Amino acid sequence: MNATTGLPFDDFRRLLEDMPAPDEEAAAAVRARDGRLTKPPGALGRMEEIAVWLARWQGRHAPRVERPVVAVFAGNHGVVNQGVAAYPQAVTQQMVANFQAGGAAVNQICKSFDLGLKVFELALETPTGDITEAAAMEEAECAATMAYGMEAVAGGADLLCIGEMGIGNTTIAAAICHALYGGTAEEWVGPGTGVDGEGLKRKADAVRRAVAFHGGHLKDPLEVLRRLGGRELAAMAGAILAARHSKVPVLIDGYVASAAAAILHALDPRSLDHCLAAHCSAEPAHRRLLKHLGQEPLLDLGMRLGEGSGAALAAALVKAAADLHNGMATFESAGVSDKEG
Ligand SMILES: Cc1cc2ncn([C@H]3O[C@H](COP(=O)(O)O)[C@@H](O)[C@H]3O)c2cc1C
Ligand SMILES: O=C(O)c1cccnc1
Repeated sequence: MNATTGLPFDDFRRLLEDMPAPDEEAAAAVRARDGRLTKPPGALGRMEEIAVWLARWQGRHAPRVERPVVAVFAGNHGVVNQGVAAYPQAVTQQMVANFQAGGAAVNQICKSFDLGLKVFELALETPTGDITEAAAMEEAECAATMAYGMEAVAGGADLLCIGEMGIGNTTIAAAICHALYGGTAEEWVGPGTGVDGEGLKRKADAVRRAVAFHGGHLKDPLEVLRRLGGRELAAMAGAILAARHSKVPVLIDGYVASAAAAILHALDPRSLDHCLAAHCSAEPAHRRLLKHLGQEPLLDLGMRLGEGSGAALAAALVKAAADLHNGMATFESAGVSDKEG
């Protein structure tokens, strides 16, 4: 991405205009085989629909999950100066080291289900602008960070889980949602890692002030991302769009990852058709956000961690959906009598 051309968002907008369509032939092939598998029709419920979704967006029958990848993007946020986070900013970098050492929650889930893990560290030593009084990023930087996020699928993957690490980023997610969907700041903020009482009031106040400060410049969703977002959110948006172009279905993690996805959805609702919401976070506004995105979460386990942990867990379901579809016998091959005998 060239930082000097003046219109660096243009490449991204072109990729949005040029998105691959769903492969309905592959989807129909899944439905046809599914009808012959040794089970009553529909008995595997949503697992059957997951197999259809995989084939539709991988563009192939049979759908397969052989190289699932979890991408975790880490960024730091100037807005922590407003006293909106329960933990110190240094935790972002420390958790990146923990991911690399294999000690974080997401590492264990990746180990359980044999998922690859890629960690992207985004200029942690230079937090983005404090959104209550400045834009988070310049346009060139925001566009370059989206382009960097596209690397998530560069090494090859057949399922991508999107996650993040960034102290303060539930405030950023709330500001994006407030800008995109209106309502009150209070409706979009929640405890994050554990702020309550005065801290929660400060958080809502920061979100309200940020949206007021940038008011009048928030019609374009990419401006919402640049002004109110953060590097890991820009990178997640880039990764989701790159995955679409590479025929890689995507699992979106919690509230923060969904807020990054909401930027794409606001630009073009079809841009998330290759994505499923992995889970519903315990962060209270996540359910409301998922409604705006038209997504029904796969899991609802009361988790509120981030790191891609919910997406990684849901990857196990998606793997199982592919294995069920591909591995089950048909009535003919197993010699099992169908309804008509
Ligand atoms: C030890 C630790 C590990 C984490 N892993 C993910 N997050 C999560 O919490 C942060 C967002 O919450 P807030 O907006 O309240 O700061 C993000 O870094 C997110 O990924 C963590 C947070 C902590 C403290
Ligand atoms: O749902 C999330 O993404 C989330 C919730 C709390 C803290 N960090 C992330």
